[in-house]
Amino acid sequence: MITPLLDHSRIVSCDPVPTPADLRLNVPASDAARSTVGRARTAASDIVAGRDDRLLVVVGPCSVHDPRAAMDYAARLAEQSRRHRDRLQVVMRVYFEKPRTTLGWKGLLNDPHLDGSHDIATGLLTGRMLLRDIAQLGLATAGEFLDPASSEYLADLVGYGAIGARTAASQVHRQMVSGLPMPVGIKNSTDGDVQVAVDGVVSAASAHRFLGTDPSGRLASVGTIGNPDAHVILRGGSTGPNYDAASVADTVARLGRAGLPQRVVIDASHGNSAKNHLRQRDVLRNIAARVAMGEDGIAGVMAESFLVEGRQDLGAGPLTYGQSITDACLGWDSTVELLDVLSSAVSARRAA
Ligand SMILES: O=C[C@H](O)[C@H](O)COP(=O)(O)O
Ligand SMILES: C=C(OP(=O)(O)O)C(=O)O
Repeated sequence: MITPLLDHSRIVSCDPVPTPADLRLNVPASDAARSTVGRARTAASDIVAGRDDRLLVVVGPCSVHDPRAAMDYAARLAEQSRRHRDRLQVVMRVYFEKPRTTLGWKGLLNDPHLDGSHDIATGLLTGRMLLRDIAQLGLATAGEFLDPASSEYLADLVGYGAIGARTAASQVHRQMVSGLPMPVGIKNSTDGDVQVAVDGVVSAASAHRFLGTDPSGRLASVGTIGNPDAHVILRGGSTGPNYDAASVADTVARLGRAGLPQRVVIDASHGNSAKNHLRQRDVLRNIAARVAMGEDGIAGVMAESFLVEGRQDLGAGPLTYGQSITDACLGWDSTVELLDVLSSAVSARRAA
């Protein structure tokens, strides 16, 4: 008689990948990369806490699918970052993991060859090398932490982290943030609920103990001390945008009632631009004007930008170099212009 398998009947493959420790040994963080990451973390922490009056600017592609184009963008952004360093702390979005509403390409870690071959081992290697190479340019990177299993491979090279709108309520993600070594923004949910992000910050700021992995990839009982630099990112939602002064004031009041620092980062994209990438320009100009007028509570902004404006569909023919295959992005020229606007806003606030 054949006994049916009761546990693995729906798993068709289970291929080994290198452990986090193996990958870190293979692609070590250089001194230059480590120093970029460390300085950016301190700066982001100081800005979010109000100890540094610069604006945190997290900008870059919605997702990275072509490491060469990402390096090209990084070289240009590193130059802009140096130009504005007295007024802005610029961090590049280097997003490798995409949380999909239903289905779609899940990012470079999951499918680096963009063809459904899901070569995760190569995705991890490519991702780690890219984070190291960008940090070596003196530019820090930001990433969304989506799969807790991947954080051990990359977190040492990341300057700023985000928890996305689709996982802000997840205890697993809040626990992970409580042990991450960088400032992490937690987004409001896709339906616009901000309280879920405030609750996420409360949870992430606390110590936890949970089932996780150690650097060798073994399951372990992990204990954390809490992340004091966790904060809210306002990204708008299906009910409308929330980048306006009233929404910021409401969020800041919620943070105050929870005993948390009363500062937020505002994402100009997603629900705040109704997924129209060009609206990010209006959102960022509006925020810059308010920063210039001295509005409290805005620690930083996030925007989606790449070399070429707009987006393209994967699988629809040869890809345009430097254009997003997930959400539409601002192009490079608009990005430079908006960095100038944000930088001038900080100068104006100081002068006032
Ligand atoms: O930022 C990227 C997307 O908004 C997010 O991954 C969801 O994408 P989807 O709705 O196209 O799946
Ligand atoms: C997925 C993202 O955003 P959100 O979680 O706000 O949809 C993102 O910033 O890439």
